[in-house]
Amino acid sequence: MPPAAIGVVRVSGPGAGAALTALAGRLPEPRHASLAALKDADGTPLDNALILWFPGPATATGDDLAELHLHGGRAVVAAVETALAAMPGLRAAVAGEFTRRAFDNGRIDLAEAEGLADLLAAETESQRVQALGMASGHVSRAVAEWQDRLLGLMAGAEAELNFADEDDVEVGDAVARRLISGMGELAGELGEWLARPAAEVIAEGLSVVIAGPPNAGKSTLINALAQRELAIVSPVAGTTRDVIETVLALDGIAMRFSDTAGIRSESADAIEAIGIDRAKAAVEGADILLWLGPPNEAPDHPRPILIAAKADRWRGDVAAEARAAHCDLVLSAATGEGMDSLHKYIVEMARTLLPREGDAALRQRQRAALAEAKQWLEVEAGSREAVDLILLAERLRLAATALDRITGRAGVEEMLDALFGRFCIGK
Ligand SMILES: Nc1nc2c(ncn2[C@@H]2O[C@H](COP(=O)(O)OP(=O)(O)OP(=O)(O)O)[C@@H](O)[C@H]2O)c(=O)[nH]1
Ligand SMILES: [K+]
Ligand SMILES: [Mg+2]
Repeated sequence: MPPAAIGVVRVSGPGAGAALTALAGRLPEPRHASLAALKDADGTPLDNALILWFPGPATATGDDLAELHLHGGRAVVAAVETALAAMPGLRAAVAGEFTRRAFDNGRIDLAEAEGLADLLAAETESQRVQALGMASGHVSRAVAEWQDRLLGLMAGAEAELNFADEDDVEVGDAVARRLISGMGELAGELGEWLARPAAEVIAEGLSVVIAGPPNAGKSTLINALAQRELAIVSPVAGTTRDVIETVLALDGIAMRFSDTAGIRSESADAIEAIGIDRAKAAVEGADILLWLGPPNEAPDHPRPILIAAKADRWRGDVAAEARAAHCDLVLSAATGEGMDSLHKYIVEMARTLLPREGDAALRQRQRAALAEAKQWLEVEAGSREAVDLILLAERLRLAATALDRITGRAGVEEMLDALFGRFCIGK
């Protein structure tokens, strides 16, 4: 968005060549940057710009594509846009239209487009790596390989159905058994992919909830983590009522940290009671729990980090030291003691929730399609279906259709609108 050092205007479609010629007076050599004095239809100079010409179909969108690298001032970009808009057949792109054209022209598939959308939205290193993997076709290649195997299995079933001697039941059984084992093997692989964490975890951030009794030092801790005065800190028990959230990246992993109301059984007033309910709900939904209370009072949670907080206060107190021995770590947000190990603890736990490096993660939509394919591939051995080649062939076809939805080559209009709406203009 102007003003910027340069403003890139892209023109895509059958009129792109004519538009570039009209502005620059010529079509430059394809794929070579050159300098041109751009003029509007009346010959008024617009800008001295770097121009590029990419003839289709081997372009990002699949169409003819012209790029104008303008000086990035608002008025320069506006004048060039006005000159372009005055040309017949040209109009401004809608959000995501370039990527949509690339999809429609078969330059990228749906999984790659989704990766691209995530890549543009990526704010942390792990989001970038994950999105780049999807944009460059990790998921698409896996799907293509599964489709190949399905096709092989289908061919086996079809051949048997077409050519087998009706009376030769024995051969039919052997073919069916081979099919079922091939289907089961594939279902197992799809299951492994489904067992991985979803891509949304990386995109939206893991939730880390700070909870504990009143005055445990929860708000002081979130302020120390965020390095700003996010939540009110006071010696009054029951200061925090709302859930206070902030997004922080730890070692490139996006996390949503929440400070919550101190949990106690008898609360002073109705508003605090609501706060406590919210705190309990936050704890329940947390990926990681930072518990700042007595370790034996920690709520039931799959991933708690038990913290003995305010260490500078109780150092040397025998009973407190004994309690702290049952915690995972000793911390003082006031002095900074233990903050580094807390950081390490959280990141280590977060990594167990994230895809391993190099593993592609799937978005919810893709997981649903994969789960459906898997379901079609699971046939109970010994069932009536297990010996019916026609039913097995139909299951293979349904599994393939479900996989098609991941790359978006089958009946996907709604999905497309939803996806391409996430892009901004000119992408
Ligand atoms: N000495 C010391 N004091 C601390 C530390 N952390 C918090 N405090 C003090 O403890 C009191 C309560 O801190 P808060 O951060 O408000 O505690 P809280 O758990 O958010 O309290 P509620 O929101 O009321 O549940 C304040 O007076 C803080 O200054 C610490 O590490 N060392
Ligand atoms: K307090
Ligand atoms: Mg608080």
